[in-house]
Amino acid sequence: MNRRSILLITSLAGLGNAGLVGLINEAAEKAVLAEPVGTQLLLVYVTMLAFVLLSSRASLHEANRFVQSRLEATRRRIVSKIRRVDLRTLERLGHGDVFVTVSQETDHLSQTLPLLIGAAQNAFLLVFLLLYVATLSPISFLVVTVFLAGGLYLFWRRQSALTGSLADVHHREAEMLDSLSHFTLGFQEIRLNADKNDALQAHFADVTSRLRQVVVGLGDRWVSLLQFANAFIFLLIGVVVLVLPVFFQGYTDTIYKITAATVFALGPIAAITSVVRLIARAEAGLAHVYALERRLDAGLTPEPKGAARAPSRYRSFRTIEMRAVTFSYLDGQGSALFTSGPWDLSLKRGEILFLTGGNGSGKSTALKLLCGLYTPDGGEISCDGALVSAETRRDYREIFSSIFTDFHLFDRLYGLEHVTQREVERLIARMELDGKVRFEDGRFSTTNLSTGQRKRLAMIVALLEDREVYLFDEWAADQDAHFREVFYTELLPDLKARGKTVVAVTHDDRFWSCCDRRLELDLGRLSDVTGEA
Ligand SMILES: Nc1ncnc2c1ncn2[C@@H]1O[C@H](COP(=O)(O)OP(=O)(O)OP(=O)(O)O)[C@@H](O)[C@H]1O
Repeated sequence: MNRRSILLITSLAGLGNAGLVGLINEAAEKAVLAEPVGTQLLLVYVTMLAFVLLSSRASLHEANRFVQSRLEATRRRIVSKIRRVDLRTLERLGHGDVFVTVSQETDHLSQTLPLLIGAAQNAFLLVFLLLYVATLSPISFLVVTVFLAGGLYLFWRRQSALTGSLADVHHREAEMLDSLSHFTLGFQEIRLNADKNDALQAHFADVTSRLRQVVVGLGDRWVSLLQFANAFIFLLIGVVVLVLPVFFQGYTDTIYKITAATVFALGPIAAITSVVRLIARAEAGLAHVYALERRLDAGLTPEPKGAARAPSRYRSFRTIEMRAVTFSYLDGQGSALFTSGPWDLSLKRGEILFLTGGNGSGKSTALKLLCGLYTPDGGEISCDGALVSAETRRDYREIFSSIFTDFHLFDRLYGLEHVTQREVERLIARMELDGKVRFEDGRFSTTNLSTGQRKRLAMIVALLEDREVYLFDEWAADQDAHFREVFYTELLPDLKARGKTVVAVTHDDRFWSCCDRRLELDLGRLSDVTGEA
């Protein structure tokens, strides 16, 4: 059901509700005049009641379905944008922002938005009650409408002032979660150091106390706002019942009907004012979602749509050339924190190339530029003479397999559903992980291994991917002496023999002879140091 149909059912539920009030008034009038109510009125009343129940139920059900499917679409849309976004954009966003928005904010919206439909039903009821009052007495309609509009305006203005406090609460909650994460992530450090433990606890107490203060402050302001709404409603009834009769002749005939309609409006008004707070929260949540999407959109890279994915056009490449490549990490103000390049690099199929250099010299950055995860700010990358453009970059990335220092082990072999049990078992044995890990139902039995063992598991996945170029960022750094030897003297030569190209970042000067060329990075500048010690 679409938005318009839901709005229609919601308004019909409100209309039916107002109709019930009219029927009650009619019955009351008959009672006052000592006339029999009659079965017809009773039947209409029961039918109307059934209509109200059914339409209100349908409107809430459909609104819930509508909201949940829109939120599901939003979650999927955000994730599909994350898949296509530029790595730098994602690094700048940070994981926290993405997680909070995709899980927490959408979850909150999924709980609040359906409640707002209840408020919409009440708003319609209010409008129809006003129209009903208009049929009884135009003057009281005018007074009640002006009064209500003025009250709602004042209420809205005061509640908008609370939005700032709401943002403050968000900020303090994030601060509290940050502080809390130190207790779990830094557990080992604080259990070994009582002073650190106590100081962290004191800091946490500080943070929670600030959070309590802003939440209490917000609560107090909210209470006065609700009191204002209550006082206002009774003021309105006072005007209808006590003031209007003094000024208008003939008004007394219908005063009890108008009073009844106004009293019936109490419930909807209270229901609407109580969800206003949720509206403010939902607005803030939606603003977060939209802000995240805007930032993701700014970093989206063009991707071919629709057609089934063909093997990369670069699979049988002979040479990759990087010419005058430059790249800078920028801070929030746009100033360069680190600049890589300009440098040139020519990489031939079947070559083993080592990248060396001091900490922070730009080795990992160079790998990310080489495989197209970062887009160069200047210069160009070409493959067998053909320029790698924005349109072909995704295809270009498909010839690389990487194990970066901050590699991630997925819970199953995504994209490798075709591999056989035997193939994986052979590699588990090759990586000397048999007895540690089993391959069952398309996944490894565990990833809770030592750092070096986890890297071997990542190597199994990389080898199964069977790509053309392998990028290893200090892969051997966490291996024992034996397996370090296996890496340099068996694994790398094997890859070379299979026509694969390897670019490995390494500090192992003992094995520098195991490459065809060694390039050294110094403050982002590249030089060929093959054969040098
Ligand atoms: N995501 C990032 N945002 C901003 N600056 C970064 C980022 N990643 C790296 N840098 C900066 O770029 C420089 C080069 O980093 P890079 O990780 O490429 O060096 P590296 O040679 O691989 O170092 P190491 O040997 O310590 O791993 C460093 O000065 C670092 O501060």
